[in-house]
Amino acid sequence: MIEVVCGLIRDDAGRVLACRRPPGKHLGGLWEFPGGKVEPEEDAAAALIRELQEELGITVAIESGLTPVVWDYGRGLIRLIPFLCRIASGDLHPHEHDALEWVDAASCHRLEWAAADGPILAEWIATKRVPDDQGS
Ligand SMILES: Nc1nc2c([nH]c(=O)n2[C@H]2C[C@H](O)[C@@H](COP(=O)(O)OP(=O)(O)OP(=O)(O)O)O2)c(=O)[nH]1
Repeated sequence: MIEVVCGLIRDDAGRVLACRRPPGKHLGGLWEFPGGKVEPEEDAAAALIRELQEELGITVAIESGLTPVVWDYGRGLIRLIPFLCRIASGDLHPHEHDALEWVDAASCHRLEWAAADGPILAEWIATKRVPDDQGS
């Protein structure tokens, strides 16, 4: 099982950052949450902080985890481990993606995502639907 972390980077408008994998790469042209493979002996949260620094030039603050997704693209099982996070410092400079887009719960469906991201998007959208003014 290959462990992969990914970050749902949130902004103040309730959007998350979608990143497009470049052509020629496995799943090229599809959208994903930035991240990558966890190194041996590495903690998942530390892996996410390292990957987002490498891929986007930002430091993130991790807020919480969502439910991991186990998937098989025919190259062996991966476990995709998602985290909600925010940019703590740095400006976005994509080093490994050919497009970036901030999407909300409605507009994210216009993009074609890597298949394993489907359940993560669904969970993120379901979480956002929980009213934060319950009882008031
Ligand atoms: N980072 C990231 N990877 C994802 C997502 N969804 C998804 O299916 N993946 C898959 C794509 C790859 O098969 C695997 C790891 O991605 P990666 O970005 O670290 O690795 P890579 O492209 O260098 O992979 P590879 O070509 O060396 O196999 O996880 C996602 O939202 N973010």
